[in-house]
Amino acid sequence: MSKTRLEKKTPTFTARPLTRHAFAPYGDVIEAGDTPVAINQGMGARHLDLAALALTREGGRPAISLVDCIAEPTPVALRLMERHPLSSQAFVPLAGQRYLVVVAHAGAPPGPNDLAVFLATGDQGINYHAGVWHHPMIALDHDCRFVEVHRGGPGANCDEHDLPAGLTVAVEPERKP
Ligand SMILES: NC(=O)N[C@@H](O)C(=O)O
Ligand code: NI
Repeated sequence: MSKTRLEKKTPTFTARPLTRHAFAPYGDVIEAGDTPVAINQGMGARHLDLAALALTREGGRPAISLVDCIAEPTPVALRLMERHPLSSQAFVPLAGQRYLVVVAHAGAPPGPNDLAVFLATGDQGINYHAGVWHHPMIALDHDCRFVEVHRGGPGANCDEHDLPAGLTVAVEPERKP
């Protein structure tokens, strides 16, 4: 009797919209809220205190960098997950570009079924909490730049975990205004 060869399907993920609530187990979403505080004699407003930063453990210090990212071809081929056990890490897009965020809970190295995939708008930044697994930044549509708020200083603060080959994320084309 011929055996039907079971096709070994590697999952193609689809991203869901990034929201504070959905991302809460992994970190913070840095975006304008509904109740900014007026500043500068009414000529400005502050959306206050949007992310829980942890940057000073074990001799660490806060650092701000600019990160240039090359737009990934779609469907996006996922490569690896990494985590920063000593600190949080935040990224804020500088030119309003959308991007993908792939995360998994802190703890044991993640498998494909542990991944959560989000599509961030250009008005949203993210702050991974310490130890949360995440894919390195995934820029979409065009090369772009992010502000990064992260931990400078001594110590090994980046664990990597390769993902199985063949995991992809389908991305709808960017809607032109
Ligand atoms: N590796 C590195 O500098 N960047 C990553 O940590 C990242 O999250 O993109
Ligand atoms: Ni990182």
